[in-house]
Amino acid sequence: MEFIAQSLPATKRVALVAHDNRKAALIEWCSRHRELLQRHRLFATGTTGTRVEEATGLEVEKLFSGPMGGDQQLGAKISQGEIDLLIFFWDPFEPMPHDPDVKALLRIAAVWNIPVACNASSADMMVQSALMEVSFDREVPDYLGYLAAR
Ligand SMILES: O=C(CO)COP(=O)(O)O
Repeated sequence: MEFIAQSLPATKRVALVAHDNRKAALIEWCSRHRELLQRHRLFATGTTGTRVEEATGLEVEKLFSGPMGGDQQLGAKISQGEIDLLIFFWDPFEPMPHDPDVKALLRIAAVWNIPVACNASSADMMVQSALMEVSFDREVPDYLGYLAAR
């Protein structure tokens, strides 16, 4: 696989996702970073988005609920370059009926080299990074080159 440079914009499109046992932690995290988050564009799986909106007043674009396809919708958006950052508080203590979707979402985030945080301390470090509010280049697979070589 060849790679090319592609920039992430200064105003980030942030995906927020939390499994049920982790929703309180994500809401607490969003409340702590509310001022920063309102300068960016927020997306979420259905229930997570509703809870974050109710608790913080932040505006969130809500996709389907995770088990009904929301993780896959986010994965498609990442592939299409429509999500810049993934904050996914997945539950390390419970198996999920949609575990394959969860794994697929984490895989596609790795493929497209977007920043991912799976817990509050990683998410704290991510949003406090000097790169959070500037445009910066990262390497992504050269999709057109990949197609041409097939
Ligand atoms: O299941 C999820 C992620 O895998 C999250 O879905 P909800 O936000 O709808 O609870």
